[in-house]
Amino acid sequence: MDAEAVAEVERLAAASACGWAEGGSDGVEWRAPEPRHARTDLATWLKTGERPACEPVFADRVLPRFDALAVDLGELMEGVGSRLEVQLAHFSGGKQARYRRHTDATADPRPESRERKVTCILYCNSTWVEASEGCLRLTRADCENATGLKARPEGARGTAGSTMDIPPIGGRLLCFLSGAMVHEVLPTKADRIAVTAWVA
Ligand SMILES: O=C(O)CCC(=O)C(=O)O
Ligand SMILES: [Fe+2]
Repeated sequence: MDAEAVAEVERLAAASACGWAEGGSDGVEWRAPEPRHARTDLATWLKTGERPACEPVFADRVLPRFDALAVDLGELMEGVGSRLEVQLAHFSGGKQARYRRHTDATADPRPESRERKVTCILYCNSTWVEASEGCLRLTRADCENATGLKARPEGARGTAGSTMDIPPIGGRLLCFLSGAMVHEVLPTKADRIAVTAWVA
């Protein structure tokens, strides 16, 4: 995604979510997802024709690319690509928002399962620096337990339980298997914006 589009998403999301948190409403249906002890972000669905998905940056640039990505994933992976949910999330730096360890789906490797299969996250933080914090921490789960598939032999890429921190740099797209990857958003010192698509 080009820098201009990323900055526009960031600008719209920050203005709308901060306004909502202060009691205002611009027609965007923000929600504070539960449970709050586990996650402290604000989120809104990006649904075609509704606010804020009807803004040109989402309608013309971001959402068509996620649609195309879902089609590509469907061609690459059996049983993937029939359903797409897209969310805009805002983690407040002032409150050091976070999202504790979780997976996005119950592991079910069967192609016919209705579970979310792939998580695709587009980060929209154009001024992210190390001091902003709020990395996404990935934990390499025990693949055999998490997916029902046979685990790759240890050694090649670290061992089960080892972690990797991904900075939420503007324009970065991250994809992982929704049911297999344990992840958490570490407390953020700067406002942190992401568009997340779950492909089922
Ligand atoms: O924004 C991120 O880096 C991840 C958010 C997340 O884990 C989720 O919404 O399920
Ligand atoms: Fe997640």
